Amino acid sequence: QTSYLRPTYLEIDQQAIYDNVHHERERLPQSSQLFAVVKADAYGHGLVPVARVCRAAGASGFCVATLDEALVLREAQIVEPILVLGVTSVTTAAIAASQHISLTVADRDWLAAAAQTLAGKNNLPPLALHLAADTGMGRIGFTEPAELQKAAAFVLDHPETFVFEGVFTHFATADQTDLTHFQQQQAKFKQMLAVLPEKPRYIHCANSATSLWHAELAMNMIRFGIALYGLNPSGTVIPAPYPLKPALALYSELVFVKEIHAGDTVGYGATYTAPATEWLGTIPIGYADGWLRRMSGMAVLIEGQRCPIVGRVCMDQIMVKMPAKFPVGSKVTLIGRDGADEITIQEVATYAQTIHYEIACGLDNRLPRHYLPFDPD
Ligand SMILES: Cc1ncc(COP(=O)(O)O)c(CNc2conc2O)c1O
Repeated sequence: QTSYLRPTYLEIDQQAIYDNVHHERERLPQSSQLFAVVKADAYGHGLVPVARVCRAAGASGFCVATLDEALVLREAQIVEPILVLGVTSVTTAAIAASQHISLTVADRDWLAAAAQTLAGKNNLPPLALHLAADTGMGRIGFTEPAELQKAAAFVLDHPETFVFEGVFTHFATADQTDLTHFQQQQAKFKQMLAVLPEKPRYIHCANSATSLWHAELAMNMIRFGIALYGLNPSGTVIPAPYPLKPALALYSELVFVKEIHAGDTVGYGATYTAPATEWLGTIPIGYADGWLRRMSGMAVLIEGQRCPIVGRVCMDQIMVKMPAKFPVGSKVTLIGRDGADEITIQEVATYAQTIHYEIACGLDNRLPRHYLPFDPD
């Protein structure tokens, strides 16, 4: 929603998203498609608007985590292929089939149950399936070539019920400099592909890190997530091979300003005691918005100056120490640039001892999202 009732809001730079996708699209061989990974409300950036920009920039399909997310895209008239990356309940297989949503198969039992559920429903289009190969992520999927082979044979034996649309694996360490585990997974995937009775349309293994630093593994499709939001998959470990444009900023404004004196305390638990006379500002954002309690002590920017959060982060408000009496209504930058300084989501993640994926996905829907326009060149 883009309500303007609240002075605290996310600003999504759609041009940045467009440019990130368009650049990777141009970099990919024509034989490889780019599916935008838009799960978790497009990593907090807004599912439907982001899907539309990615499509305009050359994405030919989408990856989501749940059938619900896929259905939201279909309801928004997104007709392109959608793959649900996680395991979906067999009881919803008919809904997926009816909406031409592709599902992931992680084991044989699911397949047998799905075939049973769909049997006799002749009015349904066949359900498109991607077989998951667990080559070392240790999350979901077939671990042995023979298992994968049998699953593929079963799918191919039921052409009225299933389409063998894809096979994929997911790397656990593509964003690291040590390639040992990555190469083991790559070899295992190759071994598993070799036993397939036939090759499906989509063979895919690349997340953003793989696309950026192992471009030779683009195969038929890449699952492009974090980099489309302009964020480096490795955080700060490996430089990106080309500029990524961060798309997300987070702003608010001062709603209350006061002078406090030596000995005055601030916030729950009275954990901050002013050592001297100071200017204090209160900002309407809190942990219910995803601005975590761990962020106490981290700075926000006001008039280009770093103002540290003092006292505990509340549910809906934070208090910051200011170098001067900035007036009520002053713009506050929590993620983004203000004057000569910038607070990146990476800096926030590092301070909060997590990764930028989690910060972005944790930005609550209570925060209105304002979308800057984009110009499809
Ligand atoms: C199977 C799969 N493919 C592609 C991606 C996209 O990865 P990227 O955003 O690094 O490009 C993810 C992201 N999954 C997760 C990212 O962080 N935690 C996850 O479970 C994924 O789970």
